[in-house]
Amino acid sequence: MKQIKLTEDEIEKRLLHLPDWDYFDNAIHGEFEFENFKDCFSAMSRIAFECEALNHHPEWKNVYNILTVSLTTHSANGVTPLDFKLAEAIENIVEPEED
Ligand SMILES: C[C@H](O)[C@H](O)[C@H]1CNC2=NC(N)=NC(=O)C2=N1
Repeated sequence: MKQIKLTEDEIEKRLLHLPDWDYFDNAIHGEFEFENFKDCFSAMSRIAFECEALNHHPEWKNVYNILTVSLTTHSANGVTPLDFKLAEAIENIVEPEED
């Protein structure tokens, strides 16, 4: 489905629900810290399946227990609702809700 680039106001509004994420350089960025490399890489594997399911892929970097993720939609040359969908899926993996 064609994704429409969000305005800066729309991005900032959506980011209120995602406190771990920031907007700059035409992308949204999150940084996550884990206990160790194994936990970090395990989360990355789970995120990779979500990316495939959404057909949307991050620019990301891992250094030991730190994962940094940048999301933008190349085809729209900016941030779209699909980036937020993936950011929310990532949140659910790295910070599952307690019940
Ligand atoms: C052909 C395929 O649908 C496209 O290349 C997809 C794949 N993953 C993608 N990922 C991201 N982040 N942006 C895109 O525009 C994009 N396009």
